[in-house]
Amino acid sequence: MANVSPRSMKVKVRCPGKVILFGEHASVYGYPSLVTTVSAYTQVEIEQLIEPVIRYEAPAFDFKLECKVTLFEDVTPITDDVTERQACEQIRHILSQKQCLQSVTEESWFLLLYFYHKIVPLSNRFGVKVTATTQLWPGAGMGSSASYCCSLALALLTLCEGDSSITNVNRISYQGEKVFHGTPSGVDNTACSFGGCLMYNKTGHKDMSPVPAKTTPRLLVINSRQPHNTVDIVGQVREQRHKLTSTFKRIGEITREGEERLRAGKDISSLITENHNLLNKLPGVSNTHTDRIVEICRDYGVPAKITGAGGGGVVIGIIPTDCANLSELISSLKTAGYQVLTSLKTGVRGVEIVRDCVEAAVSECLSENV
Ligand SMILES: Nc1ncnc2c1ncn2[C@@H]1O[C@H](COP(=O)(O)OP(=O)(O)OP(=O)(O)O)[C@@H](O)[C@H]1O
Ligand SMILES: C[C@@](O)(CCO)CC(=O)[O-]
Repeated sequence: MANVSPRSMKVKVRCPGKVILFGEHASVYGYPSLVTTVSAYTQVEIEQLIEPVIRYEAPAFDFKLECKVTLFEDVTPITDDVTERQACEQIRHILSQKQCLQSVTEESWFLLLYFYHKIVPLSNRFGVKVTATTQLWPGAGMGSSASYCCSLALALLTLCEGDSSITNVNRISYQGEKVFHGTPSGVDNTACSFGGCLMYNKTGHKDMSPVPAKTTPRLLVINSRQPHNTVDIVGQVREQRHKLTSTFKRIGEITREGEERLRAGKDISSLITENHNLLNKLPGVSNTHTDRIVEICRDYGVPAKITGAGGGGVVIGIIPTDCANLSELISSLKTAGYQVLTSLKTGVRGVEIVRDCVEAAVSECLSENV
């Protein structure tokens, strides 16, 4: 990955979202999950400013915020886990005093300030203008927060010549995901960082391995339009985790079987259905909307499951190769009030620089579109 001098001014990064094919929730307790990136992107553009301010625009969330870089003058420099926690508390305190941290979307503002403080060297606190846009439905299970964390981390690291390796971007993004999700397994940031289709196991010896699927399933992605709160749902499941051991275990087995089938180019339909039925046993994960979507899909012979935390959010359907009445299915889903995406590519590359403004670095940074 090419680096760019701090005088260079502008970096644009994009990062795909993800859908979990198998294994959500069980992944929090050390079981594997099988995840793929999808071709809907978050884009973050960071421009260096002469003015010593951090200016933030997120049109998707309809807000603009600004503060002076001197805001951080008394914040502890981050050198380890302890100072990381201290610095986060101090930034939160400063923002709460200034009444800047009022709503859930302003967590994005906190995250920007936290990453700025973590990544930009104390000796070179330049001003920045950050613009974040997204094609992903936020709070829907498509990894919008992870994709935002990865984009921001890569853009800031690139602008100030930090370690912009994907491993480091992933590590930093995981810290960011903790801001949004409390105790995430790390599957979302790992998928968004490395891209492709992969098996993830947070306690595994090797926590991530690419799955070169022989035939990647064709996905229908349906938004129930019921935004969920990942932290709440993971919390509800956690409260009852002791009663759910056998469910998690079976989800883990299905995930491994799903991996084998994908590698061999075999059909995963029955496993998708079984995984959904198991997710239905977890508290708060299904609701009338997700149930209805799965039912409509099944009426048309399309196996479907909740993906991500559930409690609303998105459902994925696996479109069979011989699906004759796909357009009727899409109409039924839309008539029932849901949004549908049919042409997302899966297994696309992870976070990457789209374009930057430094001539010398352009040839190294430009990436072909997926
Ligand atoms: N492009 C963006 N610009 C600013 N903030 C963003 C952007 N994308 C995501 N976010 C932040 O991420 C939050 C969404 O995170 P949330 O965990 O609710 O959803 P998700 O990541 O889509 O869900 P899941 O983890 O189940 O996939 C938003 O509230 C916002 O703070
Ligand atoms: C619900 C969950 O399993 C997936 C969120 O995309 C939580 C996690 O693994 O961190």
